[in-house]
Amino acid sequence: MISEQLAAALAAIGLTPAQRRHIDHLPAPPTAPFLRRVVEVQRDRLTLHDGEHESPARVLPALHLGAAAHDGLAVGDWVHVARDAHGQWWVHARVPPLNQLARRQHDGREKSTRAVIVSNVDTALLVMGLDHDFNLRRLERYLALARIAGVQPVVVLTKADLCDPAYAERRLHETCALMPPGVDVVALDATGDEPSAALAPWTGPGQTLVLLGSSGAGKSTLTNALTGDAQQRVGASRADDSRGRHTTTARSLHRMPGGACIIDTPGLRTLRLDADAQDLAGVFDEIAQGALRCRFRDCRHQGEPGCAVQDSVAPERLRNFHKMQRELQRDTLSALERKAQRQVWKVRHKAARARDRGKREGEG
Ligand SMILES: Nc1nc2c(ncn2[C@@H]2O[C@H](COP(=O)(O)OP(=O)(O)OP(=O)(O)O)[C@@H](O)[C@H]2O)c(=O)[nH]1
Ligand SMILES: [Zn+2]
Repeated sequence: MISEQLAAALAAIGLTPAQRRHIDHLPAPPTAPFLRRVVEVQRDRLTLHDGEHESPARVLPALHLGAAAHDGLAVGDWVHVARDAHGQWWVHARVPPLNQLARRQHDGREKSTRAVIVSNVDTALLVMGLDHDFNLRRLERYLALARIAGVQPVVVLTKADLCDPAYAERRLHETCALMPPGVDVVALDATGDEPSAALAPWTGPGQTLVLLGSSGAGKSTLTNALTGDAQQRVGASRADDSRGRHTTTARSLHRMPGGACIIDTPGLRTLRLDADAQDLAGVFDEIAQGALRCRFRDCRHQGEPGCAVQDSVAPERLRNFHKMQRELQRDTLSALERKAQRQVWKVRHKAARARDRGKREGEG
C-alpha cells in the first residue's frame, strides 16, 4: 500500500489517484520496496525520480529477459527498485502501465516491431506548425495514435505569429472540422508567453502530458515555455549537430512549476500505428457508421456501387483511412503480439505473487 506521505511526494512526479489505486491492487515485489518513475531512458540505463530527486538506475537482467523487446520500459513507467551494497539502484519490476502510446517500427524490409513511445500519460498534445508543417492527414494519424491508446488528445497549432490572421483562422477551422467531439484545438505562438495560459486546462498538478509532432513543429519550444527554463535544446541550436540529426534525441520527462509533468519526444519521421482493424474503425467512426448504409455488407468503399461512405466522407480522408488500413494488414502480427504481451503480464503477476508467498513462508 502506498502511504499518504509517499503518495503526496509521488504526486509531484505524476502519481494520479487512479495510478495509485492501480498500484495498490498489485503485489509489490518484497525485494524492491521503493517506487519510482522513469523520467529518461538511455540504452541500458534509466533516470528515475522519487518526486524530489533524480537518480540513475539500471535494469535487472531478469527484467530484460522477461520483457519482450516490443514492450520495453518507457518514460512515464512506474517501477519498483532497490539499491545494492554499492549504492547502485536496480529496477526489479515494472508496474503494468495504465496506457502506452506505441507505434510500429520497420526494419527496412517487411518486418515491423512494436515500439513504446511513452507510458501512463493523461493528455497527448498533438503539435503541428501553421507553416509548411501543416498537414491534416498526418494529424489524423497522430489523433488515431492517441485515441487508440485511450489518451485524451489536444491539438496545438504553433507559429500562429508567423502567418496572416485570416490564414490561421482558416486552418483552425479546417482542423476543428476534422476533430471528433471533445477534442480541443488551440492556435498559439509557442515562443511567447501564451502557452501556459492556453494549455492550463491540461496542466493541473499531477497531470502528465506528452508532446507529439514532427521535427521542428515546436515541441521543445513549448516544453521550455511550460517549464519556464531552457533545459530542452531547441531547433535554433541545430547548427551544433553536424550529423544533421533531429534536435531532440531522447524522450525525457520535465516538471512544470504548477506540478504537471511534460514529456518531450523526438519528431517521428514516420508514424505507423500499432493497432488492428477494429481499433482503426473505432477512430474513423463516421466511416464505420456510413458503412452500415452501403449496398454491400463487405463494401470496401473503393468504387463499389451504392457506397454510402464515398458519398459522405472527404476523398482525402478516405484515402488516408485506406492507407492506414493497408499498413495494418501488413502488420497483422501486432494483434498476436499484444495477446502475447498480456499473457506475459499475467505470468509475471503470478510469479510475483508466488515469490511473495515463498518469501513470507521462508520468514515464518
Ligand atoms: N515564431 C515562432 N517560432 C516557433 C514557434 N514554435 C517553434 N518555433 C521555432 O521553430 C523552430 C523549431 O522548434 P523546436 O521547438 O525545436 O521544434 P521541435 O518540435 O522540438 O523539433 P525536434 O526537437 O526536432 O523534434 C525553433 O527555431 C523555434 O524557435 C512559434 O510558435 N512561433
Ligand atoms: Zn462503401
